[in-house]
Amino acid sequence: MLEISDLRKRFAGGPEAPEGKVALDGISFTVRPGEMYGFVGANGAGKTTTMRIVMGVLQADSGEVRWQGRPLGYDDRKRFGYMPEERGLYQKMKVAEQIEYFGRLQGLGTGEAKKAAADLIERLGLGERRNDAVQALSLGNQQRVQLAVALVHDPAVLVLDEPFSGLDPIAVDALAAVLQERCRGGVPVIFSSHQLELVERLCDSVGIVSAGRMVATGTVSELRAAESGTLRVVVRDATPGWADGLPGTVTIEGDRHILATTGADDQEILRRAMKAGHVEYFGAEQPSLTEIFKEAVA
Ligand SMILES: Nc1ncnc2c1ncn2[C@@H]1O[C@H](COP(=O)(O)OP(=O)(O)OP(=O)(O)O)[C@@H](O)[C@H]1O
Repeated sequence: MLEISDLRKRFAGGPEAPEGKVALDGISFTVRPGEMYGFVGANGAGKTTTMRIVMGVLQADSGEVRWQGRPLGYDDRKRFGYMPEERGLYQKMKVAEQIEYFGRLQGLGTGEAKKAAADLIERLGLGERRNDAVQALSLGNQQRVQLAVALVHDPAVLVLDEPFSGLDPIAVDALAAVLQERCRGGVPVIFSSHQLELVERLCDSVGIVSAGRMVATGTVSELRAAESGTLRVVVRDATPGWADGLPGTVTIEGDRHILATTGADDQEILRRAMKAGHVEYFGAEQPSLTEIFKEAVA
């Protein structure tokens, strides 16, 4: 289990902000073996800073990262797979050669590195590019190589900074399948993303960070349960003004009135809707992760 406890980090000030910048103001969360954890937040919220501290690239002012119950050390981190925000590949090295090279750097034997690289090249759809230099690849394909490099040594934990950004839908599915497979094998996976539908689809748990603080964390259903859903009512041929005084908004599409409301007396609304016209739809809709996110960071 990876435990991140009360991380705090202030960056020293420069000429533009002499007072410095509090990037992390007490970030805590836990990622269990086999859990896919989506780390979301607005630009500048503190996701990259947190992941850098987990990987030992940056030091926290205070707080702790523990792995398997012990403070995380250098040897543990060597077994982690990391995709940093600043991508780093040898531009002139060929794709297969590069992935194998990083595999060997991470301690794989030559045969193992070749096998792992060949597998990832196949899985991530890089087969036709295997002998191309990285600099000749599109950005999305470079991203696939970067991911292969993070995955090649069969890491014990995966920490990925926006791994899905810039990938086409086919590559998104291919990467998602690889990560799900690693997760099923017991690996905790943390990834940051602004693609909330993807996070909702893939992740067991989500952490929403805002201005250096964790404002919500839990499974998507736990986060949903904390929010009241939206009641949606569609009434055909409704008497104009039937929803006057009710909370929420009414939109009119042709001969249909659509009321969307939260926290209202649903039975009262149903009675009024039935009196007003023909009720075509009446139902509570669960908030999406995007709605939960907007509410949490508001
Ligand atoms: N080296 C640094 N020096 C000064 N301030 C920094 C440094 N690195 C990050 N920050 C500041 O810390 C805050 C958190 O940045 P961070 O990169 O962690 O955010 P993020 O959530 O990853 O954002 P994004 O979604 O845009 O990648 C920001 O206000 C950023 O400007």
